[in-house]
Parts: sequence; C-alpha cells; structure tokens
Amino acid sequence: MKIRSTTADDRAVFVDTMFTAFARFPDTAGETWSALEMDRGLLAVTEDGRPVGTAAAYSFELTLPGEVVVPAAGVTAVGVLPSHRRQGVLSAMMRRQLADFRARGEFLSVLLASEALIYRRFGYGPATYTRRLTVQRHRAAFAVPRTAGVATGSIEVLRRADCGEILETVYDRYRRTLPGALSRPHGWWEAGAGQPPISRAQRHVAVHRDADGVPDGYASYSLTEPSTLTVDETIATDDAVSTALARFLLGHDLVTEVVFKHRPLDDPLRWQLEDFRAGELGGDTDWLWVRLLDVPRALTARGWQTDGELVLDVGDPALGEHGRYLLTVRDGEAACVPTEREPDLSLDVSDLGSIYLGGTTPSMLVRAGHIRAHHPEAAALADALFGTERPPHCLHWF
Ligand SMILES: CC(=O)SCCNC(=O)CCNC(=O)[C@H](O)C(C)(C)COP(=O)(O)OP(=O)(O)OC[C@H]1O[C@@H](n2cnc3c(N)ncnc32)[C@H](O)[C@@H]1OP(=O)(O)O
Repeated sequence: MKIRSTTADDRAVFVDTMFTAFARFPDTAGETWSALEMDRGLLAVTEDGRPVGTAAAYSFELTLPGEVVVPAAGVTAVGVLPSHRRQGVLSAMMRRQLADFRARGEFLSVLLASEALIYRRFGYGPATYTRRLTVQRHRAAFAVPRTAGVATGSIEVLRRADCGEILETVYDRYRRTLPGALSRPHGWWEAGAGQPPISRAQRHVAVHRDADGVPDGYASYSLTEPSTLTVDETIATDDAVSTALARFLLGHDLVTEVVFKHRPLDDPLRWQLEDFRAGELGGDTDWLWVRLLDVPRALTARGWQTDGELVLDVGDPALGEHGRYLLTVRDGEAACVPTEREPDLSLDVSDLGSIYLGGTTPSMLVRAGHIRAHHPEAAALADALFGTERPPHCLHWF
C-alpha cells in the first residue's frame, strides 16, 4: 500500500474511487466535485496499482474569535473501499495529510465528520454546532421588538442562476466577522458544487437590500413538502436583516410550517415570536471539527476578550507529540511559550480543538472527564479566557 499525491489527471479515478467508498454513483463525470483542488488530493494505492482510498483538502479561510481570518485546510472526500477497510488505510492517509498541511505552513485543519467516531483519534474535536428551527406559520406572530433594530431595506425574490455574484459577495462579507465561518472559494460557487443552495436543485433566493440598494443578506428556500417551506441557509450581515428575512419567509401563504436549517446556537428568532412554543428546535448536532497543528501559532492567532494566564499540558497522540505551554493574554493579544510550570489543565489536542473557537466550554469537558483540571479554579479560569462574545457558527458544507 502506498499513498500518493494526485494531479488534475487523476480526477476521474479519484472521484470514482471516492463515490464507490460511499456506495454511490458520481453525477455527470463528478461535476459535483469539480471544485476539488487536485494538487491537494491523496490516493491510497495497492501494490498492484489499484486505488482503494481517497482524501483531499480545500484551502479555506477560517474566521477566528476577534474577526481574525486565517488559512485552514478543509479535509474532504475521505473514503476507503469497503473491501479494504479496517486495515489502516485511512490512518496512513491521515498521517500523510497532516504532514502535508504542516509542510505547507498550515496550522489549523477543519472537517465535517460523516461519523463522530472517526476523527478524534486524529486530533480533531467538534467545535461548532448547528440545529434547525421549525416554526408553525399560523402561530408565528412576532413579539413587538423593544430594542432590536428594524431593517429599512427591501426584499426581492431571484432565481439562483441569476444572483450567483450577489450571493458570493454577501456571503463573503458575512463570513469575515463570524467565528467558525469558512470562505467559499470562487471556483466553488462557479462549479455549483456542494449542497444547497449551491446544488443544482431549484431554489428561490430572497435577497435583502439595504436602504441604498446594496445587498446585505439572503435566504435560499424551496417547498419540500406540500406545505413545508425549507430554508437552507439564511445569510445576514446583521440581526435586523436576519429578522427581515425571517418575517418574509414566515409570511408565505399556503405554507403551514417553515423549517429554518443551520441556525446558530445564539439564534434570537425563537425569542422574537410572541408564542415561544411556535418554534421547535431539532436536529441538534456537531458541525465543524477543528484540529490544531501548531498550538502556539493557533493560540496567538485568535482574538481574546479577557486578560489571564493559563498553563496547558497538551497531548497529541496522533502525531506522537506533547507540549506544555504558558498562555498569557494581555489587552486581547496572546503569547504562548513552552514552560516547565505546573499545568492548570491537561488535555488532548482534540479537546483543544473543541474549545479553540469558544463554542465548547472547557468546564464542560472537565465535567465530561475529557480535560483534567489540576486545581478548583482552573476550569472557570479557562472558561473566562476561551469564552467569546458569540458562539462560533459554520454553515458551509464541504
Ligand atoms: C471529512 C470526510 O470526508 S468524512 C467521510 C468519511 N468517509 C466515510 O464515511 C465513507 C465510508 N467509510 C469509509 O470509507 C471508511 O470506513 C473510513 C474512511 C471512515 C475509515 O477507513 P479505514 O481505512 O477503515 O480506517 P482505519 O483502518 O485506518 O481505521 C483507523 C481506526 O479508526 C477506527 N475507525 C475507522 N472508521 C471508523 C468508524 N466509521 N467508526 C468507528 N471507528 C472507526 C478503526 O476501527 C481503527 O481503530 P483502531 O486503530 O483502534 O484499530
């Protein structure tokens, strides 16, 4: 078995192997995956030359707390043929891929996990979460807003094919301020790759424009059941725009319920309804998994809200590494250096990935038995330090 890099010439065999691993058939010549970066692909090949495994990565930008935008390698298209599973093929590809990321100078990697048991052993931890809100339309009267701003713009319904540029521009503005959000490469929009609203399935897009006519939000939606309107994603550059889009969607005649997918944990929409029970939460699950490849670099890259000091003892069994770091935050800037001091917390690098964006509290992982706190104040200290103004959210599918 050997692991080799792919080139553009390998696209067809790569896509075919990957789809076979998922027991699916490619669409027309793998169009759905045409935004893959083939110079970042890996093929696992048997001694007699048969491809049996695939892995690839996108060159994303990830927004960190403090509106810091950094590069992140987005692992994708991971698959091993059913005939060759549990023989270490994925492990070999992961080892190679992590080494490749470091060789490129990347210090963060992210992925969406098909199954939650696969990636912790490779140092990834769940870091953002998502859920849907189903609202009974006839009970969806809005409470009178006391303080929330009211958008003064307009909404127009467009076809997906007619507003690609608008969506791309609005999304790009939105993702730069939200921790956990990923860039969507231009080629990805162009290729029509990924899931809704980018898939070829028909969708309407409600575009919100501000008072000057500049697009500042959109929602993509379609009727999925005779009387269910499903909203794939709502992108809004502020809360007032998000509210305006929700009001618009809930105003659809002939619809009994509206399903808002991919809502963040701090979504105010349910609280905006007069009848709190008109909205029901569901589909609560992990979304983006994060892996730190260089602990000091990653910790000094993100923004911090609170001053403090913490000694972290970090194990990285997947890479056979271990480090103890003194993290010092002053005026929003962090320094992170190796230390011999006694640790406040001992944790696996996958747990550090979970708390890194502020979406998972260190104290919860202490209570769950993942992180070890070495004294009674350690967990609260870490909560205060890692906490962020808003929970991270990612709604990109890749
Ligand atoms: C980011 C993404 O692309 S997510 C998509 C992941 N791909 C899929 O889900 C497609 C279907 N599944 C597959 O192709 C394969 O089962 C893979 C890729 C998940 C695993 O590939 P394999 O080559 O079998 O993994 P490998 O043999 O290296 O296993 C390494 C370890 O992980 C464990 N493991 C691997 N997959 C799973 C799983 N799905 N559930 C639980 N444990 C798993 C193995 O038991 C093994 O444990 P051990 O080291 O204690 O023995």
